[in-house]
Amino acid sequence: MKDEFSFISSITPKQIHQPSLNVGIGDDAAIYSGSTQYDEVVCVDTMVEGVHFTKNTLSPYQIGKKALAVNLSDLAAMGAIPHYFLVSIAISPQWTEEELEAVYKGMNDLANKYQTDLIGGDTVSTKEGLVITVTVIGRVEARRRLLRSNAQIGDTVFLTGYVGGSAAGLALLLEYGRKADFSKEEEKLTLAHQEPQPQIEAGRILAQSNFRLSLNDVSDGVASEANEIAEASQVKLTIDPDKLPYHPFLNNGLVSKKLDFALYGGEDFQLIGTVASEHFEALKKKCSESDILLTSIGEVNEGEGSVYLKRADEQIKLLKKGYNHFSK
Ligand SMILES: Nc1ncnc2c1ncn2[C@@H]1O[C@H](COP(=O)(O)OP(=O)(O)OP(=O)(O)O)[C@@H](O)[C@H]1O
Ligand SMILES: Cc1ncc(C[n+]2csc(CCOP(=O)(O)O)c2C)c(N)n1
Ligand SMILES: [Mg+2]
Ligand SMILES: [Mg+2]
Ligand SMILES: [Mg+2]
Repeated sequence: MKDEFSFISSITPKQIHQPSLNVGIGDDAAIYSGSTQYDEVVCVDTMVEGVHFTKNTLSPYQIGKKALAVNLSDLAAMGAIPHYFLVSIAISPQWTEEELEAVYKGMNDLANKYQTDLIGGDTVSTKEGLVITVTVIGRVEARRRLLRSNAQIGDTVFLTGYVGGSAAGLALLLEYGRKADFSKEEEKLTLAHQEPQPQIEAGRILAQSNFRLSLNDVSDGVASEANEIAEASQVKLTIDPDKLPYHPFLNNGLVSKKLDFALYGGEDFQLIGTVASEHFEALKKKCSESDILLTSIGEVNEGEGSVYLKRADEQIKLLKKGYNHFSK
């Protein structure tokens, strides 16, 4: 890295998508205009080398793409439309300018897909590793909130897309490395881990449905995210393991682990939520019109913030045990 200022000018976008932006990169802070018809939505997530990725699990391009994707996923879980993002990056000497260019290319490709503009950030040095923190800003129709605390007794619990693929892909990447000669099926799993698709479109369909919905994105695993909804809503969620939409390529040696991958693996970045049972089919139909799979995986019952897995003759309490940074 030559110097911080030429780095900043090299990553400054040449084109801006959002007309509400008044001041982008180049001053002390960015300025954009809000709107009275919308609520502003903002969140931040960090990815750390050695914790969220290694040079062996993600390419530089995928690191950038995923750092933005995981944040867009949180906006999706609020039903929001993304508009802007800011990037704080701590760079160590092990990272070349070429690799950092690829990191920003990954972010930009995803940002362009959603017409989302890079409007600021920070660049610092660190002794070891790469740390990327992305802040995203979006908006959702005023008072249209898809909160974790919105679940009610009688609701159906649902998931978008497939789960378990990312954890299976990570297991393959940790064992063989990203340059290994994977089969086509294994590649689908490694890609589920490396390039998760934020469910922005699904979030928008849910937000525009006008149904009362609770919603959360699957970063730490279905068990953990279901527990967050149960706790926030003070209800009991019962999940049927036979209904979980497993990633279609969880075959062969991975079959025995698929429940563990789905419940505790995390990083699928699908949406888990609840809606009144009588509205589930309408919601599923709306999603399928946009090729989005919505699967009923359980129900909401009376209880105090817990999740149970339904077995033939018993119910097993599902602990909030997905990925946890401070307990191994
Ligand atoms: N260090 C912190 N300071 C202030 N608020 C925080 C901090 N860490 C998390 N939060 C807040 O706690 C809540 C839960 O954060 P959390 O990071 O668990 O959610 P998430 O982004 O959906 O999950 P994940 O980080 O696994 O993707 C959010 O409102 C978040 O803004
Ligand atoms: C090299 C490597 N080892 C382990 C993992 C697994 N992992 C790390 S963070 C996380 C949960 C989401 O993080 P957060 O809660 O910070 O959003 C998971 C499942 C990985 N991705 N890469
Ligand atoms: Mg977070
Ligand atoms: Mg989240
Ligand atoms: Mg998150």
